[in-house]
Amino acid sequence: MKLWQKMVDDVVQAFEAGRTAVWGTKRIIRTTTPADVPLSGVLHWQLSIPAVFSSDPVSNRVALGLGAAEVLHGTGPDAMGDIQAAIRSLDDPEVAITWFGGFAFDPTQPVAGALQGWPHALWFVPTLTLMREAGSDCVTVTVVVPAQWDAAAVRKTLADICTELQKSPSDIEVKSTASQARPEVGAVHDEGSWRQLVETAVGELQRGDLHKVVLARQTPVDVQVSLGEALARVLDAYGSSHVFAMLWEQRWLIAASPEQLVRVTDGTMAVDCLAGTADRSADAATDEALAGALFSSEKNRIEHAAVVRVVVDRLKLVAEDITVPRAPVIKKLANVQHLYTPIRGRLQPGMHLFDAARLLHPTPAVGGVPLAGALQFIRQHEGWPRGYYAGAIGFVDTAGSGLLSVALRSAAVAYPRATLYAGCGIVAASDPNEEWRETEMKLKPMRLALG
Ligand SMILES: C=C(O[C@H]1C=CC=C(C(=O)O)[C@@H]1O)C(=O)O
Repeated sequence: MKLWQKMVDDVVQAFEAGRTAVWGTKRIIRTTTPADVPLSGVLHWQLSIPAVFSSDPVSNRVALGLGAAEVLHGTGPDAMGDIQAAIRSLDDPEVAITWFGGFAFDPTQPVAGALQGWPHALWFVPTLTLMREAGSDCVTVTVVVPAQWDAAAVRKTLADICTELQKSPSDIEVKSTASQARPEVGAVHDEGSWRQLVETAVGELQRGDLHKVVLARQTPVDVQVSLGEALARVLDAYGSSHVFAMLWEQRWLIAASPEQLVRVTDGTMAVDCLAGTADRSADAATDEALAGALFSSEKNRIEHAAVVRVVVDRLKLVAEDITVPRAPVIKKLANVQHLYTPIRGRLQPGMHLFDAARLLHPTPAVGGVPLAGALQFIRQHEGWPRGYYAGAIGFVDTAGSGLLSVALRSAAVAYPRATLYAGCGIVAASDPNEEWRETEMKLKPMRLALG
């Protein structure tokens, strides 16, 4: 509490001393204090303010955001472009801001199901951002206020957040009965209906209109653990993935994404092509045999090559010095192993992380080839709204560096219920039984986290 009081005083002092910057039509005040703070321990499923958690395995940066100093919503087919334009119009190069958020998979479809009510794009600057990197922690407070506000109003905004953070779950009123009831999530495929769905796709793929389509399914579970425990479990088993959780309107999206849609660090760009999957084994020799079989499987190589081809073609429009390894390597995760091709390059001058994301999403790792036909097939046959599953989640800063991960190995939580998601690439040679097994493997991270 002492730390909190100091942060509030710092912000009010900065405001009174005029250390603020213009932020659109408002003013922004930011103060940063070094502090050793518990990270995921602060979070719980029933928080009543927006929140975000992000653990990035590449930069080793863990961030926790609470409250929303500024929020951007995007709706409709160019939700990504709208958010990009809004961020650009607000960002002041003098003020280093990190935005957190995500994009739904298909902005032409309503976000129904477990995250019903979320817009197609949702980005925010937390009021309180706790950042842990390279062994040092700091807390940044960001307040955005109308130009005419006085110090008392600034102090009150911060006091309100403090009150929210001090509430225990039992103090929090669940806003609507909708979030208590199991939401209308659409089709929940069992093994039989999944097999039929895959057979329908294979029929279409064999006729030759489609080359690849990624089909997914959802499954409900009851949440058995606290959010802190869920995050700790996922970080322990899937620490090499981008572990991300975001709370909006009393619903969480949580993911352990193994796939970077695009990362930009000072103009250098990294894109992952991840497609083609095999099981893991505790026995080293069997595990290597599984990896070898995956590497030489024609069906998996076709599925993978479709992603690399499309990603490289689209990247040429925004990037230069693109390097593409000649063959994929094997990426091992705790539950599965994948064919993996890391693509690297530089963003062309003037291009932004979101320009690359707009071109790349959805890659054939989550959509298909040709894209329009695959999306049409998904909308017509999958039977449930994907919402944020297979969308893009992450963060971006004022300088344009950031990460958007593909929202895979993910779940939506309307506590105490959750919906888990998993999909797989279908090509003409796919076997429906194998594809069911693959979705079961891919459900493991979130089953481990929540069950
Ligand atoms: C669509 C998913 O995985 C994609 C990423 C890696 C491997 C995939 C595959 O082998 O089918 C998928 O393309 C998912 O995990 O829900």
